[in-house]
Amino acid sequence: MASQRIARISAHLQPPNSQMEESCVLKRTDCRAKGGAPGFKVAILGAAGGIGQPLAMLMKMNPLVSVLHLYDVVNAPGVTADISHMDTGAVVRGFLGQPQLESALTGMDLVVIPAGVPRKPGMTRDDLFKINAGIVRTLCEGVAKCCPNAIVNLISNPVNSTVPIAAEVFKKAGTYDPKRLLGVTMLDVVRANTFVAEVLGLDPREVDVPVVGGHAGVTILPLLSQAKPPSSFTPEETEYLTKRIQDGGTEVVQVIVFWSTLDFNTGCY
Ligand SMILES: NC(=O)C1=CN([C@@H]2O[C@H](COP(=O)(O)OP(=O)(O)OC[C@H]3O[C@@H](n4cnc5c(N)ncnc54)[C@H](O)[C@@H]3O)[C@@H](O)[C@H]2O)C=CC1
Ligand SMILES: O=C([O-])CC(=O)C(=O)O
Repeated sequence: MASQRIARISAHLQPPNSQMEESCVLKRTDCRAKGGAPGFKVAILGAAGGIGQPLAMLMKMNPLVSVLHLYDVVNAPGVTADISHMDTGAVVRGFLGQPQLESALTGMDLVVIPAGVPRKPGMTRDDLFKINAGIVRTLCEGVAKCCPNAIVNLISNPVNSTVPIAAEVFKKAGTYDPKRLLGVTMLDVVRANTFVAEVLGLDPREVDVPVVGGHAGVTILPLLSQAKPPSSFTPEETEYLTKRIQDGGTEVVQVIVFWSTLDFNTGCY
């Protein structure tokens, strides 16, 4: 018992990467908090980025999550150490680089993927396809192999293309289930609620605007006629709202050069 306690204390005195799975001196099985509690096991791939970090924080705050795996090709140790200090239940483990991808994914119930490059001013989401398609394909091959029943949430852009890429990977592996593969477009709903609330002079929390379709330009279809509370809009308001909702991402990208991270909102939703 005493030696286990000393081992636990000495584990806290290790260098900052002590939360990393490979380098942890204390075996997970010796820890009291070993993730045995019921709850969802969640992996974030691209956890050190502008979306990944706030998302990791929110997952660590979520009482439904018992295990949180943070994977990235850079900076995973620092983010993992930081998030793991939060005094909430989920056990946090970090994974750095391709050789640790399979460990990051094994046993996961939910895999959220914000890995890849974001766009810069002047770029469309499609301009990211060449780089992000390959990243998403490799990560989804890992999912098919290590946690084929996991729900997969794709954030990496262009979502309209990365979701079909993931579907093809899963079909090839024989693990495809359309109910378990989702592109994250919640930001379009958030923007629709905010902008409609502004026009109507309401609190955004009272507004609910369904948005269907994809996650780029004209493929984003806000259903203003179905908004709650039921509301009517002039043709000018409809045109303004539709365009602002469809161009919301571009609005952020054009000014984000002054800030180091992109769309904190996506991490939050
Ligand atoms: N669906 C949506 O609503 C939104 C989607 N996005 C998209 O999310 C993606 C990420 O955006 P940010 O976090 O702002 O970018 P970022 O550059 O801040 O972070 C991306 C992270 O992915 C990591 N990464 C790169 N290659 C990887 C690989 N092979 N495996 C694992 N991790 C890898 C990077 O090291 C970095 O930490 C972009 O494609 C962006 O367009 C961004 C905002 C909203
Ligand atoms: O527009 C971008 O590049 C990021 C994104 O998907 C959004 O903010 O909706």
